[in-house]
Amino acid sequence: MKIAIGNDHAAVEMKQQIVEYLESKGHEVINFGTDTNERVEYPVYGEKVGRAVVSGEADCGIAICGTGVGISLAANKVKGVRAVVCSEPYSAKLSKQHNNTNVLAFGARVIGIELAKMIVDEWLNAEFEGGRHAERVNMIKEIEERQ
Ligand SMILES: O=C(CO)[C@H](O)[C@H](O)[C@H](O)COP(=O)(O)O
Repeated sequence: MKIAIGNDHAAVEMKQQIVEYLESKGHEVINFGTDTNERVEYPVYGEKVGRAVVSGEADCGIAICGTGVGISLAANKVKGVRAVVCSEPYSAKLSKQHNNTNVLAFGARVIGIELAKMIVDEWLNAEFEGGRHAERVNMIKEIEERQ
């Protein structure tokens, strides 16, 4: 898969480890930064990841900040993004199966790298189940259309 990834200063090291992990599994990664410890603003990177996914440049996105909250909120402001912030694998898997999430976020100051890898695996390996869940996801899209 082609995966867009972005992060703020709180998540540089974790991002690098996740990029290596994804590439070791054969994925292509588009890295939107940041790649230094200089303080930056997480909305910039959440938006970059979101736009890459919605435009089709990437199949899906991963966004990491201190908590995963701010960067997921920013990504979710891009029309067509369904970003989830996860601290455990169960919600990550179900967010794909039921909610068809297209951006996964987590917090580098919340979870460790091994748990982050587990969350990434569960999310990437899960498939949207459609059916009644598609109707609900369509209702979310309709809310977006009414803005
Ligand atoms: O967690 C975050 C946003 O939800 C960010 O990563 C920031 O780390 C957080 O806002 C704290 O900011 P700081 O400039 O690192 O103190």
